[in-house]
Amino acid sequence: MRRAAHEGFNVRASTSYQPLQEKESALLVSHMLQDPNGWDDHLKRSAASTVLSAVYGWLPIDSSADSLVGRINEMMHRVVQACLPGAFLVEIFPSMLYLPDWMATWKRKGKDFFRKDTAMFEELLDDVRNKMNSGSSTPCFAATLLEGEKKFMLNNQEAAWLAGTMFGAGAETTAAALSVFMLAMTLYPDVMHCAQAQLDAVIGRGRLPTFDDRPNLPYIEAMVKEILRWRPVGPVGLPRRSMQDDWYKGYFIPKGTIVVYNTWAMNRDPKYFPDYDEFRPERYLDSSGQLAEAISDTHSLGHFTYGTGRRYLRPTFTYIHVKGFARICMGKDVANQALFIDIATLLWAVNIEKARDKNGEHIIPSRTDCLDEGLVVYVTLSHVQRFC
Ligand code: HEM
Repeated sequence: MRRAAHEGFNVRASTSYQPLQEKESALLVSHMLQDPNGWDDHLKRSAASTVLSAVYGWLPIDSSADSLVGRINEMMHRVVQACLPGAFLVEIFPSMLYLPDWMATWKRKGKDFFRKDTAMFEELLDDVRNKMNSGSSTPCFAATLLEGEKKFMLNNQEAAWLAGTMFGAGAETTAAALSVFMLAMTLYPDVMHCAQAQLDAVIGRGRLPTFDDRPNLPYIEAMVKEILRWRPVGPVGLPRRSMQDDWYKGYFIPKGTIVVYNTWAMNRDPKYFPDYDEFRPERYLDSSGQLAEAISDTHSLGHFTYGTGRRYLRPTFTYIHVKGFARICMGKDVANQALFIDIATLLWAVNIEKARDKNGEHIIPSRTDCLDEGLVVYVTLSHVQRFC
């Protein structure tokens, strides 16, 4: 599965999604201008639509309330709730695994969800297969999976789940990161003006930003990193199980312990980020304004919001010999691309300001205006934003 996912979403393959990401960013700006107060819905629609196109080759969808998006989001919501440490007693009392179904509601529910979700994902994959057979399919991750059925050694159900999981993992997280961008722009207008000055100098007013501009827009690249570092959309990592007995700073960690890495704290380590609470993209730039060498030990990303990486050697983390797939997001290159082009296009087109109250005074958004949706944290500011 990892190999298949890597093939569809590695750094080189990710560039094939750039044309659709450019189109989606223009559509996002157009929706924002038509209906500024609905900014939150536009971000969700745009992220869902981009990932659906990348995974299933769909045309842009109209609304974040599209019934399929709703169904997949509902499924992901269940998954993230289940991932929260301590969500089920069986984590604490593993012997409960052996209870028969009729005594364990969680087992019955799990099986029922699995049946329904499998039917939904298989239907989506069949749709791509039918299009391929009739010669009307567009390049997408599901098509790559079907073309490489033998190479990847996945059965139909596994391929269907892999594609469906890609959507679930990518849509909500990207939309949430964009909501953090909105919060940052209202709190740090100077950063917005700096980014806009670079956009004006590099692009001017005659055309929209494209991916070709990426090497010339280091400030926007730095903003993407800072958005992910400053308010990680997943403040805690996915739970893992230690595979051997270990010691860490005098604490014994027995084999089989569930370990959760603290993304929030790691992104705010004062050793690397002395003014960690400030939103300051400049921390990722060198004195000539170019992207600086990676901040020490953050596996070149500059934060841990995509996970910790396989070869992570920072002292605070060496004890984690974990069982699981990756320790890094498989879609990080597609996500970084989406954030880059959406932020560049939005800031090229609009100013983002605090709304004003009845007396014309700015309403100051709280730094903690957030909504916890399981493992993913959204910023919720719908009443305090406006564009001009
Ligand atoms: C801002 C956006 C995103 C964030 C913050 C994010 C974050 C993460 C994190 C923290 C993990 C868990 C890493 C670990 O500890 O194992 C993960 C895994 C994953 N992500 Fe993302 N993600 C984002 C976007 C995406 C996108 C756009 C896709 C695909 C289109 C995607 C696909 C995946 C997949 C498939 C995994 C599971 C990897 C594995 O276990 O092998 N993500 N992501």
